Amino acid sequence: MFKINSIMLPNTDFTTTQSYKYLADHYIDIVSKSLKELFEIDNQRFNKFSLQFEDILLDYSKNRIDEQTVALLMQLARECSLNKAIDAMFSGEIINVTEGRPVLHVALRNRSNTPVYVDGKDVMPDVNRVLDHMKEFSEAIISGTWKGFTGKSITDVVNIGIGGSDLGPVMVTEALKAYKNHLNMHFVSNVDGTHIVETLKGLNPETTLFLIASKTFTTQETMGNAHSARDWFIAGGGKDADVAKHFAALSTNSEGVAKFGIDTKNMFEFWDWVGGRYSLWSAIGLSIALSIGFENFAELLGGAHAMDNHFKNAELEQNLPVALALVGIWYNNFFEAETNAILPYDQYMHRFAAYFQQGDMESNGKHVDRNGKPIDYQTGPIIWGEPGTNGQHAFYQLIHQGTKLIPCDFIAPAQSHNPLGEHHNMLLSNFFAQTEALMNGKTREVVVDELKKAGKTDEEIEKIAPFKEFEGNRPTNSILLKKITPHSLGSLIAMYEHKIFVQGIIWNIYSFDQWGVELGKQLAGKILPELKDNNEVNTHDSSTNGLINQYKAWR
Ligand SMILES: O=P(O)(O)OC[C@H]1O[C@@H](O)[C@@H](O)[C@@H](O)[C@@H]1O
Repeated sequence: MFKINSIMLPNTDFTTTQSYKYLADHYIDIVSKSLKELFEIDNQRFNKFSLQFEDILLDYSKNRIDEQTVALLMQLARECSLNKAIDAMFSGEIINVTEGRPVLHVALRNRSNTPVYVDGKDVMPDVNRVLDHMKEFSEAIISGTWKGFTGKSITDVVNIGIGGSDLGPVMVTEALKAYKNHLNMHFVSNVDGTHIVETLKGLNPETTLFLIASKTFTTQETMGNAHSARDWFIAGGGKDADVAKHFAALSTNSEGVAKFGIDTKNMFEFWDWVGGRYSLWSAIGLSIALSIGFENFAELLGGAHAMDNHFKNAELEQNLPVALALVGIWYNNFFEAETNAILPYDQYMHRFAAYFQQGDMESNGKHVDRNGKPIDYQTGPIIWGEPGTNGQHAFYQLIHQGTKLIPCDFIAPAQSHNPLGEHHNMLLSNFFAQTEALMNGKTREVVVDELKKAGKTDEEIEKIAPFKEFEGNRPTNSILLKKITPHSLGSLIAMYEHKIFVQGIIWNIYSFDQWGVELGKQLAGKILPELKDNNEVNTHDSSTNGLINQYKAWR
């Protein structure tokens, strides 16, 4: 059990710090200046407010900050003992206090193999053993030496998992599709029967491999889908004894796996010190290794490890995750921005925002501090986004001219995996243009001038001009990568993971539990038996009773 007031992590109410008070005063100064003015005052902003790590450039100069803002935010991080917290995570202290666990996804990608101790035991030999097993298994499947129950090689892989056991593998296999081999990858997450039925249409049980991905091996959706997959396999000619050739489990729960009937030889283990939303680096990444080959999976781990070292060792001022986190805090807690859009200008990255919806919102969507006390400041932002340029033709209107401040992260690779005529220049011209337009806007003067040139009368101009004006002053981060490779993607994901960590430390919350997902699960468990018959239900409130009874009448 956890000890409340545990001293594993610093415990500072950041709103009581000196730097917070200075920041609150400084905010009044900054808010009176536009981004455009800030760039006019200081022509060195790009040099001052951009950082490069390997092939990743983070330009955070188009934010409503100046040198003093950054200095104060760094002071805030120091007053909240960020360095101590980083050390606590990397050294395996029990920083997930409410679940009594260390947080060691960094050990899964610790390619330097320096020992990492949990309860006095180095976890690296176990980590490497599972990686070796993943290598051997993925190579056998990819090469076709692994045969199904009728002697045929595997052609299709279906990962069954949800949340952290789905989003990471989906996002990465999509982002790295350019590295894909011949295996057809499928992902089933939703308990809605449609998902598995549609996925299995056209698949052949003789050549299909199922990966049952679940940290706990108890999640209702995943277990439901896993049983239906097994039924489909048996109905398709497989015998119980053949299950071993077509089902593998990725889990921390060996008992649950054995009970389901999966040969524990086909179990890829991980440990309770890996959070679900941080688990793509673990056995949960087996679908990634199958899709792009183990060597590329290892590259992904290597990229994350490089970012881990940067995060651990670089000065706060030079630290990419720290910069991203602090700028986010500036908007969240001083500008009262409620959301943060993640906008990848790369079609392969189309699930990146969805992935970090879980990563960020499940981690930092918390309302009590590390003492268990309700907090009176804002914590995690709402994360959302879609790839550019599609978003531009959908929701950017609100970002440009709406009433809400939406800090945006623009992400783009300089090199495309699919160079095609002018396509990449067109894509990137939009990336650059959007951040520039969001910053500078368009003044009334410019609008009037354009309308005059178009031959409009003064009366017409007066009527239409207000609608065509853009305030600007909308902040953005630009993250430019040389290319999306397994290595650079690993670094990019790790950068965002550590950003989330830093923010959680400053907000004085526990970022690695997720009690908020439990209540709905519990209630669904109670309601499910009530749906078995057609008797009228009256045990709930009138709305829930009414809905359940109508459902029973209509089904
Ligand atoms: O991997 P399993 O255990 O099936 O959990 C899947 C998901 O379940 C949710 O309720 C959350 O707890 C997530 O953090 C988790 O990723």
